Amino acid sequence: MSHRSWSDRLRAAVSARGRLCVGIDPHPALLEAWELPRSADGLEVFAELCVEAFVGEVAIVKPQVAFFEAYGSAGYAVLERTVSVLRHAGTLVIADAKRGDIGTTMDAYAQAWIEPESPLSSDAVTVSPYLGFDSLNETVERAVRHHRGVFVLARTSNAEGATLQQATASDGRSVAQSIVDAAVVRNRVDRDTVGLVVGATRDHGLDLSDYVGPILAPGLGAQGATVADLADIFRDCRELVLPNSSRGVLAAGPSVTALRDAATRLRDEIEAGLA
Ligand SMILES: O=C(O)c1cc(=O)[nH]c(=O)n1[C@@H]1O[C@H](COP(=O)(O)O)[C@@H](O)[C@H]1O
Repeated sequence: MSHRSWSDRLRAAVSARGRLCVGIDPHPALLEAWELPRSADGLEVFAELCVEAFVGEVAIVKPQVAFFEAYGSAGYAVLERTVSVLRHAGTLVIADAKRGDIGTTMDAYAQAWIEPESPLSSDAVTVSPYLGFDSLNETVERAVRHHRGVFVLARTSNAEGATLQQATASDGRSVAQSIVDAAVVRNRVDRDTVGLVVGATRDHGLDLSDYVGPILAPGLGAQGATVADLADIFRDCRELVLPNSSRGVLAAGPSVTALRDAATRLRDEIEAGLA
């Protein structure tokens, strides 16, 4: 499975099952709504229902690590099983861990999330470039070696991101644009290894014309973005935009059928809207 390049696996999965990336975000309020206990046991059932609903229907699933980490080692054990079951079933997994640190420490995070022997080994991981894009070098190299992907935050979906990400760097570009440009250079060597995270909630103001690679676009549903917004915001680069929705789909649970229907309806709406 993982001997094929990340680029080939991603592109094949998207052409077979569409661009939608569904999040597994077991918020306490969702556990309650699904009548599950706020415990690792509750998490386990939540994740199992999601797996049953999404496998075979969507190309990519993105577990939000924070909601598992909240339950300590028992939560991590559930996450390990969830990632492993999804990947064995042929669903690509982006671990939403948003790690960021100095290069050597980052490399330890990369070992956890993308080293094949790691219990948390995923197809891709989200990372923060705000300790400097080059702090991610070892992580990107590790991803290349193991045919995995790295999604780098550029312009996030939340309103608070603007002050930092739209600040003007010394060369006149915005900070977010400098992240995009660094990804452009990196992907000239290994297409698709460095993905970007660009929120679907507002016009990003980025020049993406030279960028070749996947763009994870969270913000659909609960954060207010619509498929029409996606089509507009990403009008010049729709091919590998991977729209993410978590609560917008999860609100349909706990019925597996209702979850699956919500995911497939959104998947089809996205494919029609971005055609
Ligand atoms: O990296 C992400 O996935 C991410 C980046 C971003 O800019 N905004 C954003 O909401 N996310 C994540 O995407 C998910 C969005 O969840 P919903 O708002 O429930 O659809 C959460 O897990 C967020 O942590």
